[in-house]
Amino acid sequence: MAAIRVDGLCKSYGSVRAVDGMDFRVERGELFGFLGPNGAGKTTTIRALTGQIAPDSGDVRVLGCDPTAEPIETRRRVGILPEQGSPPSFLTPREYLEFVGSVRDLEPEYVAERIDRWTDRLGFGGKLDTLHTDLSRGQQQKVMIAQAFLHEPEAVLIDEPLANLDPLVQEQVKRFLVAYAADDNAVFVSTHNIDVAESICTRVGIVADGRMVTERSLAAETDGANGDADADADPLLDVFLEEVTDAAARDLPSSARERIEGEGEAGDSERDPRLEATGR
Ligand SMILES: Nc1ncnc2c1ncn2[C@@H]1O[C@H](COP(=O)(O)OP(=O)(O)OP(=O)(O)O)[C@@H](O)[C@H]1O
Repeated sequence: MAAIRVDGLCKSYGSVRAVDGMDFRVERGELFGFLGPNGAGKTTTIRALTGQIAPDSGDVRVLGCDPTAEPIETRRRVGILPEQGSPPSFLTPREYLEFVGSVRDLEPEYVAERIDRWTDRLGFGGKLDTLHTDLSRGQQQKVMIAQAFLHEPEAVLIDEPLANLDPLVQEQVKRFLVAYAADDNAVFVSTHNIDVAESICTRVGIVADGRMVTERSLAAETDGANGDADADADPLLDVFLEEVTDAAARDLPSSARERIEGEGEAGDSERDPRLEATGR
């Protein structure tokens, strides 16, 4: 059974179809990258996976739980790092992590040991008893990472894991995520950062217009004898641009589509117009 399963998920906000027939699965042992441009439906999908919204239709399961019917059980078992989530301003990291431990029915000794381990790993020991309101964004992000992994969940849902972290800590977190997934856990990472996805994910799914437009295994590309990437494989950025542009083109009026195609054929654009979609 897949650790994370999304079948035909649809969700609209009024007349906006945010997610429109999303399908994918994440198995244990996978570090799955969920990539897509702004407004593609990533956050809405994560909200459905964490029980924050009820799907209009479709079926969603995390570790066998239905997040809509069993939101508390889902949040107890799964690790969740929400987009721009921050710990309560009126608590210290120690108080917050102890609170999270008690909500998850963890033994106090176990929680104390886990707090020490995360303090070491992310280097916020000196700040354990400082109110969150007096911590930097990066230090708060470290606390949020610690709470997501406190109970060693078998499935973790993470939105932009490296936001606000300095390069050294980013590297440590990347290595941790790779090792965590390899330890037979399912790690789902939503990110805009194609380079990060390419460097750590075993598989990526590219989302546009509320649906999965392509999935690609990355682990296979480094299976060569000397570990080099497969020379025949398109770089992930190219795949992303192709899929996102195709999805966007489907929504354009036919007059605009003809104009863009005409420009492409005339070859009068020095810059690849698809790059506009990524801001690169
Ligand atoms: N609460 C809401 N009310 C109305 N429309 C919403 C709401 N939340 C999201 N939307 C719309 O749903 C669509 C998908 O949004 P969503 O936040 O899921 O995308 P996303 O892929 O996470 O985007 P980003 O990368 O910018 O965070 C967008 O068109 C967005 O404007």
